[in-house]
This record gives sequence, structure tokens and C-alpha cells, in this order.
Amino acid sequence: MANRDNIFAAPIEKLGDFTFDENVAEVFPDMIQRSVPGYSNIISAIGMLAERFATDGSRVYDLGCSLGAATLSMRRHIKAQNCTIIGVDNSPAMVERCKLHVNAYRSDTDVQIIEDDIRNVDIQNASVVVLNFTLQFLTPDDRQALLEKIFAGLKPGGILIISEKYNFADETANELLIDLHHDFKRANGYSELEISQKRSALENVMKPDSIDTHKHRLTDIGFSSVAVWFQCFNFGSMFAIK
Ligand SMILES: Nc1ncnc2c1ncn2[C@@H]1O[C@H](C[S@+](CC[C@H]([NH3+])C(=O)[O-])CC(=O)[O-])[C@@H](O)[C@H]1O
Ligand SMILES: O=C(O)C(=O)Cc1ccccc1
Repeated sequence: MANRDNIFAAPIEKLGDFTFDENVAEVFPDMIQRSVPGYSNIISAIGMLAERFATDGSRVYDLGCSLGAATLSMRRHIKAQNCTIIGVDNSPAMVERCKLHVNAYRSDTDVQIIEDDIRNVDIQNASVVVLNFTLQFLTPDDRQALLEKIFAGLKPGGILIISEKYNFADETANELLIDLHHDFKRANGYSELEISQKRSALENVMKPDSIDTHKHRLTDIGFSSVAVWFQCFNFGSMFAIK
């Protein structure tokens, strides 16, 4: 069984910003499963979308791949020939573990895991690009530049899948959805202290956009067929087709 996430269980005197360090990588499958509503469904659907959109000889990118959950789901589903999946993450602890997961099985689809900042990565000949809960960790300017680079590197008909935590312009709706997310975490065994310390640790490093902001930004860049295909509380996933 995966190691249990106890990172914020005890009171932390000098609470710093949340980072994807060794301790987080160690418990990450448990943390993300108990913290993100719909995570498993999203991972499965990313595989299904990749099966439809991956084309022969193209590249498939998983940007902010963590331990490679989306990469592995896509690798299981892709039927196209001579595809390469490129997973990128700038956390050495994540990349080290991700490589172990990927190398545990062989497959017809080649997988390369790269330790780098996704802002530096060259994107070319892409049929599928996945940003599964990664864009939210970049600054707004960096979000725009990254999405422009992805658009330029996608083949016509290629798909971008972006999963994010959202905020909502309506204050009442926003508070209710945040509360429901906290109920979800409580139901999954997190204490009030864990919920509040993690919330504080994330405050400076993760600033969610609204669904409208995402849609407008993608449409302005040139994507067509922008749609939310999944939402649970303040978490969801969109696709955008070039
Ligand atoms: N600039 C950056 N460059 C590279 N990696 C980055 C950067 N910023 C953050 N990361 C990486 O993005 C990942 C975000 S987790 C993604 C889950 C995964 N997609 C999953 O499907 O399981 C989401 C979450 O924990 O909420 C972490 O591994 C960071 O190291
Ligand atoms: O736990 C939370 O409150 C979240 O917003 C999701 C999350 C999951 C894993 C790492 C960082 C944020």
C-alpha cells in the first residue's frame, strides 16, 4: 500500500511554502487521491483521450508528470505506432520515482522522463499535451507563455488537456465549493489542522484561475473546441483542440 500522507498532521511552527520535495514524493499517490476529487477518473479519461488523439509518429507530452500517473495511463491506451511520451517534472524526487514506475514495465510506446522546468522544454510534433494539475503552479505570465508554446508545438487536430483547481467569481459559490472540497478531505481522513496548514502552505504557490479565464486565454491563443469535460467541486478538467 502507498505511504500515508501525514505531512501536515502535526503543528508546524514556521510553516513554509508547499514544495514537491522528497517527503511529498514519498506520499504523493495517497496525497493526491485523498485531496483531489475525481483524480482517478481524470487519469483514466486522459488515457481514453490519448487513445483517440495520439497519431502515428507523434509526441505526447505530460508536463508536470510527478510520479507518471497520466503517462502510464496514456501508455496503456495508445494504439498509434511510433509514439513517444515525454514526461517532464522539475522535482528531482518525483523524477527519480517516476523513472522507477515507468521502467517497471515494457511497452511498444517509448517513454522518456526528463528532469527540467516545463518553461524550458521544447514542444514539437505533439498530438497530445497534458497539464494535469500543473499550470496552477506557474505565475499568470508564465501560464500564458507556456500555453502559447504548447499551441505552436501541437499538430493541427492535436489536443491539450488541462486539469486545475478553479476559483469562482461569485463569492458565495466560491466559498461553498471550497467548503465542499474540505468536506471531501475530511471524509478522506484529513484533520482540521491538516486541512488548514496545507491551505496556508499552498496560498503563495498555487493561485487558481476561473474557468472563464482559462477559456478566454485558450480561445485568444487560437485553440478551438474548448470545453470543460469534468468538474467536481472546485476541481475540473478541460480540453482544447488546435
Ligand atoms: N515549472 C515547473 N516545471 C516542471 N514541473 C513543475 C513545475 N512546477 C510544478 N511542477 C511539477 O508539477 C507537479 C504538480 S502535481 C501533478 C500531478 C501529476 N500530473 C499527476 O497526474 O499525477 C499536482 C499537485 O500536486 O497538485 C509536481 O510534481 C511539480 O514538481
Ligand atoms: O490538497 C489540496 O488542498 C489541493 O488543493 C490539491 C493538492 C494536491 C496535491 C498537492 C498540492 C495540492
